[in-house]
Amino acid sequence: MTMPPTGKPAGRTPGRRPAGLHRDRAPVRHPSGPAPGANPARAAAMLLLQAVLDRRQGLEDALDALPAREPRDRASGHRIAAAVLRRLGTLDAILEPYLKREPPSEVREALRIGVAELLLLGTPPHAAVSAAVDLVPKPFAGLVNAVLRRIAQAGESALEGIDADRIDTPAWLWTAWHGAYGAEGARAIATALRQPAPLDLSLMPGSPVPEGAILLPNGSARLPAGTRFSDLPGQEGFWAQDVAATLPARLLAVRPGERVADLCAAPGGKTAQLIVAGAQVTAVEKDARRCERLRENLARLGLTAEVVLADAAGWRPPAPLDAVLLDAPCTATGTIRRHPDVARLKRPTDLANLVPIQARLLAAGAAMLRPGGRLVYAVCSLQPEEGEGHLRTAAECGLLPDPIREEEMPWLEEAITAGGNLRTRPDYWGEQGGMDGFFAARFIKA
Ligand SMILES: C[S@@+](CC[C@H](N)C(=O)[O-])C[C@H]1O[C@@H](n2cnc3c(N)ncnc32)[C@H](O)[C@@H]1O
Repeated sequence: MTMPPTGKPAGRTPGRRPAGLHRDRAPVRHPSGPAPGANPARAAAMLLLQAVLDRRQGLEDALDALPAREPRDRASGHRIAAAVLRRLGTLDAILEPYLKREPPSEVREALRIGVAELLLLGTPPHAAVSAAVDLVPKPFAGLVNAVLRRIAQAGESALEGIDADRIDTPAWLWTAWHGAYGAEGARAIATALRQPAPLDLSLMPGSPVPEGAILLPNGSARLPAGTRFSDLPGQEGFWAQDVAATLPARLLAVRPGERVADLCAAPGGKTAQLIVAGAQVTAVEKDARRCERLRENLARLGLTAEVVLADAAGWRPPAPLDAVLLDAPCTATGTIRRHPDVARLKRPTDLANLVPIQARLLAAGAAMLRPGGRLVYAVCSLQPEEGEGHLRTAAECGLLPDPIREEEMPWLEEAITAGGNLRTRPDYWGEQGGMDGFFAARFIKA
């Protein structure tokens, strides 16, 4: 099995291997998933981890594909898998001294789950160890039991000396963030990404703030991390949208009656904002399944837009538009708090493949505008190639910069760059629970 990158070099030097805990023998044949009779939540966590790390499937897709089980077990399995993905480097560094050879996938995942439960999730040691043992086939039960008991004995001291910022961040992202945000910035981002994200809601006009939520300066309602959208009553009154994700549509400042295209629109958070602001919106989305979700979301909120299933790079409106919002497909590295699988799945080749797609979409967006029309380009990425890197492309498409002014967002001045673009980071508003990393730039068509 190929292990995902752990960022080992800058982490802790592996300690001495404790005697007697490994067996130097070839792995036996065994079933590849959780053992029959395993605890259903832990079994779900293992299946999710195998889907992401072995088959490179997205965590949300893997969750959709899980065999039927109680919603509580699914949620708990998701929470455990997300914790493992967030702290994969740390968990592997703790396990490394105990493993002489690479164990089979399900044993590796059972060990990771066990250590996460012991050291990160506060599960009582006895329950964490026995649940992990139950996940593996009999021949591996002794190994898992012995390793986890040792780690349980060490307790939190097992985490000492581990540079979690570094070791839980894939090496290519660490290097890129150092280059873009400096050593301190890269560390602040990595620290913020280890925290699960709160649930932010954008409210329909006149809708009450849901119980237990705090109101953020931009008007979003924030509920604590771990809150499930599906559990909330009154869903016709709000939609889930990170506070940073609300900013690009806000920057477009559409006026009632303006004709606006929302390119790359599903699941529709920004479409909803534009409609609520009074624009006549055409939402363009190329994925049929996501397009359906967008329609469902708008219907739930009682909002209307023209929804077009098309590749936005080729689609053109019947007449030039007043404004375009382009929320381009990207590596999504700004959303790792919410989607910890992104850190394990995305690679530099994805970045290289996405940059030309973003440039094509930007040129298409520019071509849709009337002279004097506005365009906001946005990505939920922390990689400068996907953000600042496109300013030149924009100029080549006849788009003039329309710098963002601090008074437009006096409550988030730190996110407005010297050049008048928006750059949010997961460590901003850290004390209130942070935000996704976004880049946005605003232009006027010449
Ligand atoms: C970052 S998400 C958009 C989020 C959305 N704007 C919102 O606020 O809810 C990117 C979306 O772009 C869609 N997409 C990617 N390439 C596209 C293209 N060439 N044309 C249209 N949609 C595209 C993807 O299917 C995905 O739904």
